[in-house]
Amino acid sequence: MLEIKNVTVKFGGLTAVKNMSMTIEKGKIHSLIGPNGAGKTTLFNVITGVVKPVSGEVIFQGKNLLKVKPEEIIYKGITRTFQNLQLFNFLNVYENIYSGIVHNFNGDIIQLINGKSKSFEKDIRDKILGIAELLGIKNRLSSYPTQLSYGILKRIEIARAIVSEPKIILFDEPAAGLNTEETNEIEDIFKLINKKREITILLVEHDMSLVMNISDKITVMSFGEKIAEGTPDEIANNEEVIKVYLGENENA
Ligand SMILES: Nc1ncnc2c1ncn2[C@@H]1O[C@H](COP(=O)(O)OP(=O)(O)OP(=O)(O)O)[C@@H](O)[C@H]1O
Repeated sequence: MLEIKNVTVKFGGLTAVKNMSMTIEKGKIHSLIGPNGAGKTTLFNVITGVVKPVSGEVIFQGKNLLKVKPEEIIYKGITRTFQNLQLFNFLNVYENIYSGIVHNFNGDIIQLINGKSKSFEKDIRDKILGIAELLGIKNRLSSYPTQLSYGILKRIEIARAIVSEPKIILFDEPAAGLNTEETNEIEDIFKLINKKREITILLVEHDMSLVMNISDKITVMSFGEKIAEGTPDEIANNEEVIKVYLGENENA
């Protein structure tokens, strides 16, 4: 579904990603892990067109994504979340989720503002209510972000990401800042959206128990390069991976 082929990214003299290749299969949950500075976020930025590689290709459903402008990536069925929450504090939860969907509107924007596109509005409302129900935030739709806990805000961000019905979502450290209970909830939500909405997931995450519980496949990066790839069991027993993570702990 999404193929990264021999991608190299340089920032001045620093090679942040080196000859990196990986394939994300349709319908799977694929995690990308590695120590700080390994190049994971840079690879996300390449997929979403924000960072241009010096060489390599990114192919999504047979098309070269590197030719697509970053603001048009969403039309291809790819959305992402960021390490820091990017919700609008002046919009309520319903409106925040809504903000993820307007991109898909093909009609006349003036018609939309005038409320003439009633069936479109109803479809959107039904969609938002369905997603809010799925993610357990239906009773929060009229609240504002500043009134809600961090765990709930994370769910709203996921709701906004899935409302445009993407084919794949890139999650950048979704469990960062969450407690164990909230992380477990996120785990359940990922399983739900992966199975019920058939959304493929690419996950960058430092929480190893989440990664091990949820992933069909794991790719490990270190210093910009892929050092291992396989199932959670294979990765947990891979000597090079263990070495990299032990080294990281020793340096911490
Ligand atoms: N815009 C940039 N300009 C210069 N260097 C950058 C830029 N973005 C990232 N880097 C460098 O590229 C390397 C890879 O960074 P990246 O953020 O992709 O790592 P990461 O694996 O996502 O790390 P983390 O887990 O800490 O988020 C690091 O050495 C980082 O300092």
